[in-house]
Amino acid sequence: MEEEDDCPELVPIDSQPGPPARQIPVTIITGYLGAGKTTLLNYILTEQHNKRIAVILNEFGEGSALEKSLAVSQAGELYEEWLELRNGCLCCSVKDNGLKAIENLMEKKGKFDYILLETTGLADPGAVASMFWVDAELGSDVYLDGIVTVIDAKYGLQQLKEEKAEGLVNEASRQVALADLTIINKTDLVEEEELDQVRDTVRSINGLVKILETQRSRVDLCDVLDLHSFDCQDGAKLTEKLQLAKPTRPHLDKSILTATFEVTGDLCEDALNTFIQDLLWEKKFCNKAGEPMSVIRLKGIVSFAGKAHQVMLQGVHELYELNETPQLWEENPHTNRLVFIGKNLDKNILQEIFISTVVMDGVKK
Ligand SMILES: Nc1nc2c(ncn2[C@@H]2O[C@H](COP(=O)(O)OP(=O)(O)OP(=O)(O)O)[C@@H](O)[C@H]2O)c(=O)[nH]1
Ligand SMILES: [Zn+2]
Repeated sequence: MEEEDDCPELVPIDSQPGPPARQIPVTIITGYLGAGKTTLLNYILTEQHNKRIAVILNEFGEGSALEKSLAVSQAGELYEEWLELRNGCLCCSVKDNGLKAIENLMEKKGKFDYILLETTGLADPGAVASMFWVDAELGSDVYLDGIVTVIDAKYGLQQLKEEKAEGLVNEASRQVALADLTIINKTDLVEEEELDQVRDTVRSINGLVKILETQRSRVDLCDVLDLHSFDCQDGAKLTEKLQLAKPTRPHLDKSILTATFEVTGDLCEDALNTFIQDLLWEKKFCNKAGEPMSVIRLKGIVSFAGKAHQVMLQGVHELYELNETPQLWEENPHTNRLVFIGKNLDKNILQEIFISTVVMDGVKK
């Protein structure tokens, strides 16, 4: 049906009682300039046939236009929504308008099954991700499923090692730190040895992330979609994953790395909140060189005194969440497992603070 879209349509609220509306997964596709993000999106769109996938291409950031369009293609057709960018910043725009645009589009065009969002090569996916995360909690139609980072096999290494001014993390490393899945693309352009180096560097940053290697971003769709990286329904799966997480050693001085530890015992919930806030927000903890630890991604399974269920800890950017999982504790004593990805992390110092301030019967009380 062709009609004028100028006038906002009033859509009646469905007042029928019934099960809550199904939330639609959003996968954020990030990666440095030219790594193969759009190639991946196009591949997914042509490959799959039984999902209605909406693709949001963000060509934000370039130019100073106050209005940018949000192109959504679905089943080969392209739809556009106009976004007003108040300050030209993707994060703020997504927060203010992006989700609304998606919801408007769904009202007009019907529900999608899946949303893929490509960020620009220089975007900080953490900011974008946390918007979707927060909104999902506020009863939005969508939820964050995972963050996929595409890496250029040929130039990725150089991008990951690019030095930034003091205190800044380079964008490529941040994108890897945040990823639930990384795709090392353009393997046709490198020798095995070069590929090994890229893989090792990715692993040195993020000890949790799954790594795929591709040409033309050709992936198995089930490896990319429905990762459920932020759900608390899957506590058992996360525990398994955390157990496999490897602490990493930075390839470069000052680069991002993964720190992980296990501590047995029950935790004090208030103390854990204080610990996380001191770490994420106040940046109170420093490494041996006196540099403040800075966490980009955080995951854990923890035990609170008096709670039979395992509690999942998730953190992205400056947000974090503690959610009870359906999983009951079986072993005794309970093992808290924590994984931190970030800069200037010192595992021993973190663990010591954790034990002495968060564990109920901390050995160092
Ligand atoms: N040789 C080779 N080229 C590839 C491969 N995958 C993608 N390309 C090419 O790399 C270029 C960049 O790919 P895009 O998919 O546009 O990359 P992008 O990450 O979306 O780029 P931006 O949106 O500009 O940041 C295109 O010319 C692709 O055809 C690959 O596996 N091998
Ligand atoms: Zn692109």
